[in-house]
Amino acid sequence: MRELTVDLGERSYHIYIGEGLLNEADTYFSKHGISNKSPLLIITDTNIAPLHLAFLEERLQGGGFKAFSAVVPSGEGSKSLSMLEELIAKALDAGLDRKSTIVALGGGVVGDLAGFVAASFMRGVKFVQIPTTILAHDSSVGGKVAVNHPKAKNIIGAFHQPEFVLYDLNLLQTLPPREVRSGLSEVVKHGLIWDASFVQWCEDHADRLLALDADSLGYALHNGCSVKASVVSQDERENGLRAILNLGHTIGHAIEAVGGYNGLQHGEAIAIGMVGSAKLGVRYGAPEEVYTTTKRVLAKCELPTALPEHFDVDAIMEAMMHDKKFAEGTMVFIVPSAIGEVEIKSDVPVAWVREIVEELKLEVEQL
Ligand SMILES: NC(=O)c1ccc[n+]([C@@H]2O[C@H](COP(=O)([O-])OP(=O)(O)OC[C@H]3O[C@@H](n4cnc5c(N)ncnc54)[C@H](O)[C@@H]3O)[C@@H](O)[C@H]2O)c1
Ligand SMILES: O=C(O)C(=O)C[C@@H](O)[C@H](O)[C@H](O)COP(=O)(O)O
Ligand SMILES: [Zn+2]
Repeated sequence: MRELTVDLGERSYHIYIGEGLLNEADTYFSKHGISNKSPLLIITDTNIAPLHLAFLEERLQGGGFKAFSAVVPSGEGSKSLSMLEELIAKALDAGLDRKSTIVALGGGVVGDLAGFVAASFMRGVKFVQIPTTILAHDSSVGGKVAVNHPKAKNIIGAFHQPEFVLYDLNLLQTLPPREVRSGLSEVVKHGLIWDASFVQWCEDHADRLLALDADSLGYALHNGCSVKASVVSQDERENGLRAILNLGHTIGHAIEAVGGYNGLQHGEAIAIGMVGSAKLGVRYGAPEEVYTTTKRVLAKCELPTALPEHFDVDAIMEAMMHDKKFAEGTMVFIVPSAIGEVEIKSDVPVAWVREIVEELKLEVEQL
């Protein structure tokens, strides 16, 4: 079992990563002071529920917790205000009170949605993250919780840290191959922003990661979570440094919004966005290797590296103007200067960004 701490003073918490941790879910809940007097609500989705929900319910109920559950349709569409309202109704029906806990059993969609329920129900109740995707090594740590608006990703949200993160690697074994690939995108991102040797490791171990080899996964998720925890510990509310976690997201989020949140998966859109950021880096003077390595490693993880033909450049540019980093009339981008190093650049010329989005449509998928 691997353990990490997100160091945030009184909001500090642990991340536990290992095989079979769900077997002891009740012990972790007790250890972390989750109430067994007030009901708790597990939120999950329609794909995960038949695979893993009953086991978690049994463990918690067996340990004396009053566990209720709510199952939302799988997919990004569930990160909506209307779903938030439905879940608040479920929480009220189940009798949750201010000492209750919301539990996210799922990937980033469930985590972001359940986290926002926890942040807003009765102005904030406790929250536990039980990630079930590779991508959720990113979403379960750091406390960003949100739902989408049709015009912009994650635009209605809060910062609400979990009590702890319980990452049972066995749950990942049921992931469909596309979700394995999508999750690797944010793993590679953590290397690209922080640690060149980890990017090399990802390239060398891509085959094993794609095959869900438990040792490789444990190492990758521990490393990714550790980068995330370091950054979040230094800048919880994104006043500066934390923006680097957004590498590839300005373009990526725009791709997701323009696709109506049912086209590319988050990790896929971010992979294309990171190729765009690497191109921008080269324009700012980074070595060509920044672009070639970024593209090659993502391709090794079988991720898309070109923008599909049907995407409209004008629509993507329009969606980008709603990015949270766009403020006071300035376009801010996370730009790589070397592999493992990025800079936060303000006043990025909009014309350059447009040219890069156009180029992304012309990219050849594999190097
Ligand atoms: N809060 C943050 O810091 C943060 C960070 C990164 C991403 N995100 C958000 O995370 C979301 C993407 O997360 P995701 O990629 O995990 O998507 P997801 O939650 O939609 O999960 C992907 C798919 O896999 C299925 N699934 C999940 N776990 C499974 C399992 N163990 N077995 C079988 N199927 C399983 C889901 O039902 C879904 O169909 C986006 O909304 C993104 O904005 C948030
Ligand atoms: O935790 C962060 O900070 C991130 O930027 C992580 C991203 O991978 C994630 O997709 C996040 O939800 C994006 O945040 P946003 O503030 O740009 O919506
Ligand atoms: Zn992301």
